[in-house]
Amino acid sequence: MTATRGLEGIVATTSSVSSIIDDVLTYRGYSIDDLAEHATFEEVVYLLWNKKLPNQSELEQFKAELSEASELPAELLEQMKSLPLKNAHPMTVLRTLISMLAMYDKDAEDMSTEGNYKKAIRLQAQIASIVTAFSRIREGKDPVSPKKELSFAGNFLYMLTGNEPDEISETAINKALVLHADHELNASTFTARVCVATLSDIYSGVTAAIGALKGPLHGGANEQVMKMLSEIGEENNVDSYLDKAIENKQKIMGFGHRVYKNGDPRAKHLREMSKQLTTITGEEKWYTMSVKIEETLKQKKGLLPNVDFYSASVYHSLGIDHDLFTPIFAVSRISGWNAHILEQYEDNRLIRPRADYIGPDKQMYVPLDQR
Ligand SMILES: CC(=O)SCCNC(=O)CCNC(=O)[C@H](O)C(C)(C)COP(=O)(O)OP(=O)(O)OC[C@H]1O[C@@H](n2cnc3c(N)ncnc32)[C@H](O)[C@@H]1OP(=O)(O)O
Ligand SMILES: O=C([O-])CC(=O)C(=O)O
Repeated sequence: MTATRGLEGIVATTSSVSSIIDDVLTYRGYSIDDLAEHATFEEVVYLLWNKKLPNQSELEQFKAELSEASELPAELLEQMKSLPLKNAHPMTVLRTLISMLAMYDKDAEDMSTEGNYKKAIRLQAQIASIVTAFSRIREGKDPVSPKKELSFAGNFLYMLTGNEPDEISETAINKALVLHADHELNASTFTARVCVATLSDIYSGVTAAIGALKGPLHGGANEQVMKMLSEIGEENNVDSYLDKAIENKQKIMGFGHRVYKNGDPRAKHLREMSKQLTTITGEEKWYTMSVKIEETLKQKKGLLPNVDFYSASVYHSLGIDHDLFTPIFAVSRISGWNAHILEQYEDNRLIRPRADYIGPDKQMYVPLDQR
């Protein structure tokens, strides 16, 4: 048995949720470029879970279901206030609270298809309520309840800030949510599928996935990108920063990808948004610095930006706290996790690969008092 490091190139399952073929990303066969330009996040979530785009009445009903499910259990909100939120990373808080939600869900152990679909809706709606309520509570503010008439993206910003967003901000968040929704068998989605393939419940699968997304080699990279941009400070410092990083063999956050070798098709949309939003805020430096980093790394290392690179300056321009960048990724990606979890349940088999043992052989047991 020979191991393939990081399972690179290993095809571990079939899936009809999303595909990456020749660097082109599609959700259920629809190109990400079309969806990013035209679709609402709600339409995309419906598509991922129902294998087809909704018609008008299906979409209205779906939005109403999401809206109805968005209220958090009052006890959970109370408990949230007593947690040591100030010292915890928001992804740690999110992982814990999503897990706790199961304790308030009477259907938590219902493994029927209908039961799991219902819980997918609750999770999708409530993850946005958790992230925004958490952000407000740690600032000493009261959580804001969503408004029925607002879109998912609009409500997210409304619940975060307490103000209805302008059209440009709402469109930007909607597009970012669409672009992050699913991505074939990435690390967090694989984690979710491994977890539920034991026939564990959907809350366990999503909780495990949040843990995997948190890492800086995966979703956690977007927060690290902003940290890097802040450290570099201005365009003139880009060359010296990158030269030093390359010399020290340091990984540059937001660059490289296991699957894309000619570039991440989501990055160009986020780059455009970064340009637009930084122009509006008057902080063009985040965009121009990012472009310089992109050009320099392409030339010096052949490295290209991934989805996490320009999303950092996009979220920063929307006034979002940097440690909420990865939780926002989770608010979107939970749609993909749920789609994959439902797909795994549809045709389940335990996921259990092998390890190529490289430890010592034929050890003799020595009693404790003789060691
Ligand atoms: C949503 C997402 O999850 S997108 C990914 C987000 N993560 C990041 O942006 C973190 C930075 N990027 C990385 O660490 C990697 O590119 C990953 C984790 C995304 C992919 O990793 P892998 O497929 O295992 O590639 P691996 O790390 O083996 O890199 C291959 C080569 O490219 C180099 N490389 C890859 N990415 C980078 C990077 N960001 N900075 C510097 N060098 C890099 C590696 O050092 C390695 O070089 P070597 O062959 O000379 O040793
Ligand atoms: O697919 C991956 O390995 C990581 C990624 O880009 C994502 O999850 O969006």
